[in-house]
Amino acid sequence: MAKPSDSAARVIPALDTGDLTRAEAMAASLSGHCGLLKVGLELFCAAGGPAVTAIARHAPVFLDVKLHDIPNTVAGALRSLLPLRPAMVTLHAGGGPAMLAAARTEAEKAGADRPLLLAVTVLTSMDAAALAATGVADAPAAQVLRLARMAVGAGADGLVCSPQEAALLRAELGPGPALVVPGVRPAGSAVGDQARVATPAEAVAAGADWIVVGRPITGAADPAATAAAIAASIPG
Ligand SMILES: O=C(O)c1cc(=O)[nH]c(=O)n1[C@@H]1O[C@H](COP(=O)(O)O)[C@@H](O)[C@H]1O
Repeated sequence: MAKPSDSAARVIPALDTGDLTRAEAMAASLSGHCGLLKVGLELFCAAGGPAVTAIARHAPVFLDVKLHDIPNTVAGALRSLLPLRPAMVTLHAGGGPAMLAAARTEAEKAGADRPLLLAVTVLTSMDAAALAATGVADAPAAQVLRLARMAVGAGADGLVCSPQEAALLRAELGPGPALVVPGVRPAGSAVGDQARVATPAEAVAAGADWIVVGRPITGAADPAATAAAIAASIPG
């Protein structure tokens, strides 16, 4: 899928609810103010493939299932997901190069309109202490860069990272890889469980192609107006 050409197209609202009726209503109101809509684990676990089909009637779907398993199983999962025609699918970079390469081989069977494969690096909810608890003593940025280089080399089309690493990845990897950035908070919004955050304008200035915003939009009194305000806050 082509990179976004205007600010509204950069915005990906995360439809994090287990209620497909509510998700569809939000999708209908948000479709004019976003580039894609994200179906994540909460909605996909509750409603499965029909949720992707329903949301895709409103905007292209970013299917965020964060696949992470042995190569054969991840290839099989993608084979099962491709008929849903998502525009983007996530995998955990930590699954390693063989897993990512198997996913790429499988995705290419869908031809030219295959989904972009996005490798999740270090979750935006993790700070240095949380990363250290997993056995990685490096700072988050160093681990993000290590995983990103490996993932792009193994066939990922892009990366999911926090806004705090976007500039580093752009500088190190160039303009090619898609950078999809959650952990985005408009000024004054509650941070919640996110650890590495920045505003929409800061994320895009740092090199994000797309920004993922969940609760600040879905929890707002007027989600469509909030999404429009987020787009308007992004220069250019
Ligand atoms: O893959 C993702 O989209 C993702 C990766 C990550 O590192 N952090 C992260 O927050 N996300 C997703 O982005 C969304 C962020 O939601 P809010 O924190 O409500 O804006 C959620 O749907 C998360 O599942």
